[in-house]
Amino acid sequence: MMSIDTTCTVTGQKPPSAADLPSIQAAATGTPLMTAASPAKGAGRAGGHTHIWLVTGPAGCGKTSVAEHLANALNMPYIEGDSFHTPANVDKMRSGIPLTDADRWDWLTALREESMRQINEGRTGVVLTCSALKRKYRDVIRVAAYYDHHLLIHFIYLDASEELLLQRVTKRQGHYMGANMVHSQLDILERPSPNETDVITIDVSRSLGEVQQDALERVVDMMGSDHDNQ
Ligand SMILES: Nc1ncnc2c1ncn2[C@@H]1O[C@H](COP(=O)(O)OP(=O)(O)OP(=O)(O)O)[C@@H](O)[C@H]1O
Ligand SMILES: O=C(O)[C@H](O)[C@@H](O)[C@H](O)[C@H](O)CO
Repeated sequence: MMSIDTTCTVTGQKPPSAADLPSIQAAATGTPLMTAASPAKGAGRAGGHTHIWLVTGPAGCGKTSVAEHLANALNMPYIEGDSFHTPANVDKMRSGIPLTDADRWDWLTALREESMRQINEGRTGVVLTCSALKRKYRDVIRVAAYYDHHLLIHFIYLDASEELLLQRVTKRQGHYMGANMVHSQLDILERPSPNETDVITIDVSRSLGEVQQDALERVVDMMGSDHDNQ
């Protein structure tokens, strides 16, 4: 198991700047976002903002699969939330005991701090996975914008039925989170409410390729409109 300070950078390359958006957009949709005749308005960072893209949802919804794809396509560092759980938390989950609020507070704060640390090092954005099952957990991450007014936080909620989650977790090999934990995740899940306007909901009942493509298009669209609004 990885330690609390382990951060997974998928590409190890530089994050994208505003100037990179056209090629990401082209890759995602086949439609260029900007042309040579409409150059980037913000220097370096898209729209002058930095971004945390938080991929959320219960165990087995596809957070890792989607986040890795986004991080690769956007050339952003990928922070795997599961790697930041303490050994005690992992032991609990492996034994089939759901985590409590108290087990999660320090973990959520560590994820927020690691995201901010990487952004403070000059990253345009990071892609983070975190179940973020309750509104108050999402609010812990939202506090990052209080510290940094240029930072935008976006949640990508991967929506799946219990049946689908069970299927996917059962099929998966060698993971501490067993199918016996799925119900407890849904028991406490607070699906994002309409007033959480920083959430994109994605139906993950489709193939992984379709889900990844949809997520990437939505992210690129949002970065594009943020850029255009500057
Ligand atoms: N859209 C999809 N279609 C089919 N299989 C999928 C899809 N998305 C993910 N999977 C598969 O489902 C399993 C769970 O996916 P993944 O590990 O990405 O979920 P997760 O949300 O990160 O899980 P956890 O929170 O438990 O770590 C994996 O075996 C993955 O390959
Ligand atoms: O909040 C939680 O209960 C945990 O984050 C879990 O969701 C697991 O870490 C994750 O699903 C790994 O399988």
